[in-house]
Amino acid sequence: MINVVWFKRDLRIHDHRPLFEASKLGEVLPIYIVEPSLWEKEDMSLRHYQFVQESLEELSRQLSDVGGKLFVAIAEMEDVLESIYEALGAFRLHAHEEHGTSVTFSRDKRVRQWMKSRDLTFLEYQGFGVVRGPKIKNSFQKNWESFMAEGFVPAPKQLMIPEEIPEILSNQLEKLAKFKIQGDPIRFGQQGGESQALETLESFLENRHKNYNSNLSKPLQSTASCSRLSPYLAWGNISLRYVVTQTREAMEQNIDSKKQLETFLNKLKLHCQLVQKIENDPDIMTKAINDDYNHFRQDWDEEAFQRWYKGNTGIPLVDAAMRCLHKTGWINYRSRAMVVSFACNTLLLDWRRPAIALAQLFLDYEPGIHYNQIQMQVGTTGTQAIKFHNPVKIGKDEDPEGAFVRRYVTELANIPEKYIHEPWMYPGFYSLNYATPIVDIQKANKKAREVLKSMKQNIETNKILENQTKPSRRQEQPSHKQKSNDRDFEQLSFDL
Ligand SMILES: Cc1cc2nc3c(=O)[nH]c(=O)nc-3n(C[C@H](O)[C@H](O)[C@H](O)COP(=O)(O)OP(=O)(O)OC[C@H]3O[C@@H](n4cnc5c(N)ncnc54)[C@H](O)[C@@H]3O)c2cc1C
Repeated sequence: MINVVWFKRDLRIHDHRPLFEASKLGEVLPIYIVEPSLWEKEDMSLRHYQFVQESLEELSRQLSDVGGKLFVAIAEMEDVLESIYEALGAFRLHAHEEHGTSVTFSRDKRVRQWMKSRDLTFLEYQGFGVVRGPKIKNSFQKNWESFMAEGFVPAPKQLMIPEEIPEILSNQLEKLAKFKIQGDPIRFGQQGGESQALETLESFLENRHKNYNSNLSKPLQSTASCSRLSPYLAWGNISLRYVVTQTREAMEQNIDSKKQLETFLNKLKLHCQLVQKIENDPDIMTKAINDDYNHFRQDWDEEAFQRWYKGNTGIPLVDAAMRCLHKTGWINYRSRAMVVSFACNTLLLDWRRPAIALAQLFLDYEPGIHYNQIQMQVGTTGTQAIKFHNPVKIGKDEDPEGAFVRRYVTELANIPEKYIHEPWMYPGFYSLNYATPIVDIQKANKKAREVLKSMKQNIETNKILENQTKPSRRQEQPSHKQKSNDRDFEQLSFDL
């Protein structure tokens, strides 16, 4: 029986259990499917597609080296399965579990159903320190460690492909270029592919990690001292388990690196922790983690959004971060937190559109991390404090000479150091041709803090009232009048 290996966000041949297991069972048909129903969604963009195409080119070469071939199609997965079934008869399907948004979650459900209805086996393998089903009951730490302890599987030594290939599939990767997708190409981003991922890990563990902790928040220095593994982990060019194992080995060999690499290992764990959350609740792309906060901040100001998005707010560090992101697809953690807080807390924009805009721009877009991190910044988890940042202060602390700002906000390239983070104080400001600041940060943060605090209090009060007025099962349903009073209160509480 043919073994179909379905590559998704796991574009590598090492530590790829579906490929390894399939290779032991007989003929293997490796496929990657560009599903329009996924790629046409608002969170996906051309830079993601570029990265995937680069990764596929290498994957295809690697499979050829061991006698295999990669086949691709632009189609919906069920149509591909149907064609394989018609051409080759019964087959097994092997894939990694995917932990994405509700879109991939329901696609996987449909695929499972399709396979089951034809009595075909679909083998799904764990790919991260994230679990599905009954294992969720164990502690996260226990699951994570036991997955890491399993050790990684090698790349298959030899593959046999079926003689007949269904018409829907092709091994001409260039055909994928005809699929049109939103967004602009990037020239200065990281390149996709397993060998790039391995080189990036190697250079990090050998040398680049040495100032990992001290440079973590510095916008320019962190570009080299952070691992820069995020796009490779997000698109699966490298397995997280392999990264963890290699890091632990490096820590044993070099005791001086222990502190730096321990922080790094904690981040890898956090990666899985946040992805586990989307596995348990795939709707967090559009819904607040805490339902009560679904309507928190409903205001919209298109002009403010556009100025933020284009890096034209007149606040140098925010603009530099957004322009760097457009150009390279990456900014560090602190800058991500700052741009989200600026848009959603300082400017009080609803978080959903900035979240989608950033998803398109981040080359390493990983839904589980992305929406959790955004909701943590904007307070819709209901448990975290809303985080306000002052980009002028961060600039003075983390980019004191303004090297990062000067690189991306060229209007400020020659401004004296003293004014780099507050150019509006510079006597020659109007000759710079740079935007006037969209807000006075301190005043805007103060006002926003009051507005959000009062919204939060209203939500809490509503909740208490709702609980008090909620009938117990034995009580009668509330009268029509009582229901409408509750609604009036809700209306009033948001009418700020
Ligand atoms: C609003 C916001 C959105 C974010 N969206 C994403 C996203 O879509 N994809 C993404 O990979 N990271 C995201 N992050 C987390 C973090 O900023 C990036 O992982 C990190 O900057 C990537 O660079 P690196 O690989 O050099 O990280 P390193 O510091 O070298 O960390 C190594 C790896 O650990 C993981 N990691 C690091 N920081 C975090 C974190 N705070 N939470 C969870 N995992 C982490 C990543 O897989 C990263 O590649 C987001 C953070 C914020 C505040």
